[in-house]
Amino acid sequence: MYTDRGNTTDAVRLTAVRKVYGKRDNTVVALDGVSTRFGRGTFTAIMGPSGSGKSTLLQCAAGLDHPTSGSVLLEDHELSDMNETQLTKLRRERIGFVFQAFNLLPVLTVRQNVTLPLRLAGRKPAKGRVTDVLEQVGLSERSKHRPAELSGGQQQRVAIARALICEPAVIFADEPTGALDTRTARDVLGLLRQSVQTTGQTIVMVTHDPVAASYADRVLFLADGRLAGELFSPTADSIAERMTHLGAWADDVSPPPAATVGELR
Ligand SMILES: Nc1ncnc2c1ncn2[C@@H]1O[C@H](COP(=O)(O)OP(=O)(O)OP(=O)(O)O)[C@@H](O)[C@H]1O
Repeated sequence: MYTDRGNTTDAVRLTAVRKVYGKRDNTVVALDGVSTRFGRGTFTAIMGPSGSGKSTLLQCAAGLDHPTSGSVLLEDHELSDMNETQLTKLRRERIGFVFQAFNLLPVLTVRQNVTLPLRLAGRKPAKGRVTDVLEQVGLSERSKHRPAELSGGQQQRVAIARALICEPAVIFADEPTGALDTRTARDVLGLLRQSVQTTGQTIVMVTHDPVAASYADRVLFLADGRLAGELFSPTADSIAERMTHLGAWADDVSPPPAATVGELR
């Protein structure tokens, strides 16, 4: 297990990260020299137009993809120095993932799904830890249920519990509320926010939704693979306005009517 967490205040630090896909005259610069840091115990949302590099940033920061150049430091681990085996181990032990599709195993119970990452890492949960995490996400009564017996919001709570169980350095969330209705999404976002406030969890979340992003402490905007500004203590309205200036609203994502943005929270 990686126990040396160093004394840096950053959970993740990216320096001059560049990612180029393709070869020769058929290349796409997905990230063009991105430097930023995600402090411990902070909640950051990443926003930007379609194709601006949000998912690529998340994948590179999480060691799921290799930057073409630049550095990604997760706690004290320089990801570019690590081979696949080391990266897999690091991801299992120090990173939690929450995706739009909940990715739960249907044959396993809630409790078994939550403890799966620990078992894959050959570890046993500390006494009471699973119960605590299930309580944290409000699913104590459902531990023996299978995913198909749960609502979408409850399934995402299981995925969050599974991400929290290892007390990861960071949880990367990619559109975690994309498949949920407004009310359920708000509950799930509140839960993520609460884990930052009460346990000092670090969260980095990609989203298209200004309301979702307003639950974060900071919103990082990307455009054409570069940082295009940030907002601290954001509101849904201030985020929507910034996105409009970035020309972020592609055909598939319409801006929320300004009047309704505030009401959704
Ligand atoms: N595997 C790949 N091969 C080639 N190009 C890629 C690959 N993955 C992403 N890209 C390109 O890199 C750029 C950034 O893509 P990325 O998926 O990171 O954007 P995004 O901001 O997450 O977009 P969206 O909001 O639409 O999901 C895009 O131009 C995309 O087409």
